[in-house]
Amino acid sequence: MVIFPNAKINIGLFVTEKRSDGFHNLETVFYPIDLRDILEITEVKGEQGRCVFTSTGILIDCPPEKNLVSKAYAILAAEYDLPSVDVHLHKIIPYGAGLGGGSSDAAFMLVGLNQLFSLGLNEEQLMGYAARVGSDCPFFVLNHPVFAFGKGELMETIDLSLKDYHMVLVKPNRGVSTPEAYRGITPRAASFDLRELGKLPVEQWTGVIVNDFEDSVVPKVPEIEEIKNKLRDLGAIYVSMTGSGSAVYGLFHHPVEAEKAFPEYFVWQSE
Ligand SMILES: C[C@](O)(CO)[C@H](O)COP(=O)(O)OP(=O)(O)OC[C@H]1O[C@@H](n2ccc(N)nc2=O)[C@H](O)[C@@H]1O
Ligand SMILES: Nc1ncnc2c1ncn2[C@@H]1O[C@H](COP(=O)(O)OP(=O)(O)OP(=O)(O)O)[C@@H](O)[C@H]1O
Repeated sequence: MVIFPNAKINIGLFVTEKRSDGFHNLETVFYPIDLRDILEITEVKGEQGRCVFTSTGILIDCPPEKNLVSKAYAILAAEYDLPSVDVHLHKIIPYGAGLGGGSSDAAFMLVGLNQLFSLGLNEEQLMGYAARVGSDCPFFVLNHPVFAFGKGELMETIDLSLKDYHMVLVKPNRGVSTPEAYRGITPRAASFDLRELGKLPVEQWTGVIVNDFEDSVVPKVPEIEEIKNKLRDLGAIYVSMTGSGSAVYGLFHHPVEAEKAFPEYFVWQSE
């Protein structure tokens, strides 16, 4: 089975409260984008409960058994008699980027195993297992635009489409670790109800739809501000960092020559 886990961007991100469990409550919109990894799951016949993980592409800085894909397998294998699998991930989505790539790999692994081995799990059950992998993970089971709150695991579907816009994503060479980014945050109340995002024209998002991580992350990765300025110079009508960074996206009315503008960085553009 070959599947293609996609990335997400956050549109607006308010970190509203530090919780007693050490996590933070947030309000954000998750929007899926068509930047994808490649994940191949192969059943090893006659064996049970073992997942051998290999990867190519972007080098992942953790051992195979710590990979979120292995974690997803282990969570299901603890409750179901799963045949052993060989899993190969071709990593294309940058990490330390705020793009949720690892969470997506894990969510697709859960969904893939459910299908491959006919486990009969419904969406709600899959999201429950995904929440044990990480806060961003349940979103990728749904994978359509949502308003997310709580740790990011509670979601309401929203009506929002960016198909009329061209998106450019740029990731500086330096990444940002999620726990480190949360350590720099001073929680505050949300200044806009992101459930209503679809009703606000993109042309009016600047200054209203903000990412609370930018204040603390940009001073550590000044390239982010340079990229934002350059995207604006290229004609972007809205620019923002996604998640806890360090990737930045811009929305345009027309395609632009982004690879030429950012030869030193990872660049992806929508079709
Ligand atoms: C920044 C976002 O990408 C926004 O969508 C997410 O909040 C991050 O979600 P994630 O990468 O799935 O994060 P997890 O793997 O669940 O948590 C990593 C670490 O980030 C911090 N963390 C994460 C989510 C959250 N709501 N509050 C937190 O404080 C915690 O220190 C946690 O130990
Ligand atoms: N399949 C995977 N893909 C990417 N990173 C993984 C994977 N599995 C485990 N990891 C670990 O997770 C770390 C990335 O987590 P981090 O939350 O900082 O990145 P992110 O992709 O930007 O996520 P988010 O959008 O949730 O902030 C990597 O440094 C790596 O050690």
